[in-house]
Amino acid sequence: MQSTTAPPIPLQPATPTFPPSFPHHLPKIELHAHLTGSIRPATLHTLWSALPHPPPSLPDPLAVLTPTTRFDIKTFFPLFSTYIYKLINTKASLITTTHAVLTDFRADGVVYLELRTTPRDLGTGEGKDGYVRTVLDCIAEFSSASEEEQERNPMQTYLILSIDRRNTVAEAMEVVDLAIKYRDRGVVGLDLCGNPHAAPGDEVRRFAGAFARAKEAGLGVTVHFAEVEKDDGGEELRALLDFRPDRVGHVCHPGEGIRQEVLDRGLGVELCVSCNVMAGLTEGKDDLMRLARKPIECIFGPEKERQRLYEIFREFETT
Ligand SMILES: CNc1ncnc2c1ncn2[C@@H]1O[C@H](COP(=O)(O)O)[C@@H](O)[C@H]1O
Repeated sequence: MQSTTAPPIPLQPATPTFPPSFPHHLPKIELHAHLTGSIRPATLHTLWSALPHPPPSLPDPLAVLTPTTRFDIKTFFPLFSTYIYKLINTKASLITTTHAVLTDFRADGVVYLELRTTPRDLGTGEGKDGYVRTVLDCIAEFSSASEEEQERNPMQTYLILSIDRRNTVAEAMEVVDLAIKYRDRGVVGLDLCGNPHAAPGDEVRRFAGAFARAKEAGLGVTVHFAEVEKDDGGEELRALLDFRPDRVGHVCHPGEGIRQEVLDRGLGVELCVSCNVMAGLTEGKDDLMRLARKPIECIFGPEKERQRLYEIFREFETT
């Protein structure tokens, strides 16, 4: 018997296929990038190669930071203080690496960047002030450099200054002072970063005054948040929320109550998925995505930037 039903309509592919270069061409907003954490091993290798006699404790970055090297929470943080900072310990190396990082972000299609860094004393006689000024000078120079590049991608870059959890209250206050001092040169916020095991329990509360001062001055506040599980009944996370952050970073192990509070407060969540996996904070299976909201509203920079980004995305959606 002949069938009377119509032949099935061929299905359209569920998702269109994009060329592998597609993500590269997307305009991007980068809100959680540590300056020293964004340097390519090849750039570090160039600095290392220029050392007259690299000590055995300072092996070639290309051998230490291979594409397959895996870190965990114990090995990740010492990488900065005992290794990378030893390669970036002069004004010249800070300039080289900052320029390289900015070049990479621009090449990757980042249209809006909030770069963050922990001010260090490089022994130049200018203290941490000199460090911040050098980074800001690099950003200014980069932003006004090549007209052709500017036309292709006029990446707007702002700076967030980080307090390291190991800092004293006085050191934290110095970072806030620098952030306030250099606001008119593009410092837009304050961050709390560093090894989450460095200050146990509610010890982060010692920074309450520093963050209150930053808020009073109108700076944006972001904190590294719930990167690891802590056995303190949520005490540290509550202390961090008392800083009234605008954004929180990582949010790997908040626990249900705090997770809900992050949602209720409408905080911007910097997910940092690849870093979470690289640093062994999660296996990348968490349902973090539902916490990612309103990234543009949570930008610290000026309102006109927000409007520009909305326009870029509207334009992108209609092409
Ligand atoms: C799980 N990921 C992370 N969690 C917390 N802090 C992190 C981090 N990744 C980097 N840093 C912080 O950023 C500094 C390096 O950049 P800057 O010298 O400031 O530019 C590190 O020393 C660490 O304190």
